[in-house]
Amino acid sequence: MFARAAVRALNSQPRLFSTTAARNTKVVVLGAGGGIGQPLSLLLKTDPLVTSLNLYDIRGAPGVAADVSHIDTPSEVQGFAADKLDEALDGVEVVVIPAGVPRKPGMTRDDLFNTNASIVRDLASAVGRVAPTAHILVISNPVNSTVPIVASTLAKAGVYNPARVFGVTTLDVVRAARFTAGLAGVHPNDTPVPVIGGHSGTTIVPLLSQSAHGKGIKGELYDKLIYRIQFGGDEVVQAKDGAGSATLSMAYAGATFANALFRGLNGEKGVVTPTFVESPLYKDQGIDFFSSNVELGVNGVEKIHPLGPLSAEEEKLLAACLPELKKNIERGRAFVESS
Ligand SMILES: NC(=O)c1ccc[n+]([C@@H]2O[C@H](COP(=O)([O-])OP(=O)(O)OC[C@H]3O[C@@H](n4cnc5c(N)ncnc54)[C@H](O)[C@@H]3O)[C@@H](O)[C@H]2O)c1
Ligand SMILES: O=C(O)C[C@H](O)C(=O)O
Repeated sequence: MFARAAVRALNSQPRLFSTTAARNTKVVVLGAGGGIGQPLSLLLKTDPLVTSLNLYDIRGAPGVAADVSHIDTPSEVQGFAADKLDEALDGVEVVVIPAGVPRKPGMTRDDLFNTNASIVRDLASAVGRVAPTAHILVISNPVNSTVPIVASTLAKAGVYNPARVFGVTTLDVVRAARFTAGLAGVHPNDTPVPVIGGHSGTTIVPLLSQSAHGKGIKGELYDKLIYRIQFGGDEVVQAKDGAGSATLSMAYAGATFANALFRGLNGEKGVVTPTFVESPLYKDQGIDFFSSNVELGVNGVEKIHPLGPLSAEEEKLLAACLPELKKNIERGRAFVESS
C-alpha cells in the first residue's frame, strides 16, 4: 500500500512506513474516536511493526475498532468503552494521545488549555498507574503545555522517564517539506527541513538554511514560506470553518512519528526526527522542553542532536520563540502543581 523507503539517515524526511524487521509492539490510541484518532488508528493498523492495537475513547471506540479490525493486516484490534481505560492501557508499550478539543477559527492553541489540560493530565495519570514504562506520544494541543503536563503528572507519580515522553511536532516537519518542495519544484522526499522550538505559531522555527532546496529561498518568498509553515494549522482551521483543525494530515504525521519510534525501539540505528522532548538545549534559560532532531532508539530518546549552524534570520526566529515557549511550558507545569 505504501512505498517502503530505505532506512533514512540524519535529516532525511521521515516516511510512512519504513521498516527493517518484524517486531511485536502493543499500542493504544487514547481519543481513537475523534477526527485524528480514526484515521490514525487506520494507519496504525497498516503499520507492520504494530502487533496489537487498543482503541480507547470516551465515545465511539468500540465501533472504530470493529471497523478497523477488518483490515487484512496481522495486528489484533480491540475497542474499549469510556469506563475501560485501565483495560485499554494494560501491557501497552506505546500510548498515542490525540484526545481533546480542536480549535475553531479565531482561537489560538493556548485557548484549548482550559479543556485539554485536565483531559491530558488524567490520561497521563492513568498511564503512570497502569503502564508506567510506556512511551507516550502527545498530540493534544497546546503541545507546548500538554507535554510538560504529562511529564509533571508522571513525575508526581514517581514514574517519569524523560526518554519516553514525546510531543508530536511531525506535522510541522511534513508541512515544511511539502511547502518547500512546492516552491523549489522538487519531490518532498528530497526537501527535509528540520523544524525546531515548539508547536504553535512563532514557537515553530523551520531551519531552511539546513535544507538543500530551502536554503536558496530568500527575501519575500522566504518570509511567506516561514509564515506558512508557522501558521499552517490556521490555514486548515479557517478552511474547515468551525468543523475543527487538521485531522488527516495529522493522522499521517502521527503515524509517521510512531513508526519512527517503533523502528528505534526495534534497534534500528540512525532514526532521527524532530520531536518536542525534555531537552538540555535551552535549560540554562529555564526552558526544559524543546523540539529538535532527536535520535530514537531502544530506550526512546537516544540522543538529542545539537541544532547546527543557524542563519541570522533563524537566530531572530529563535529569539521570538524562546520567551513564548517558556511561558507555555510554565503554564503546563503550574497546572499540575496546583492540581
Ligand atoms: N500535535 C499536532 O500537530 C496536532 C495537529 C492537529 C490537531 N491536534 C490536536 O489534537 C486534538 C484532537 O483533535 P481532533 O481533531 O481529533 O479532535 P476531535 O474532537 O475530533 O477528537 C477528539 C477525541 O477525543 C476524545 N476525548 C475527549 N476527552 C477524552 C478523554 N478523557 N479520554 C479519551 N478520549 C477523549 C473525544 O471523544 C473525541 O473523540 C486537539 O487538541 C487538536 O488541537 C494536534
Ligand atoms: O492548528 C491546530 O490547532 C491543529 C494543529 O496543531 C495543527 O498544526 O494543524
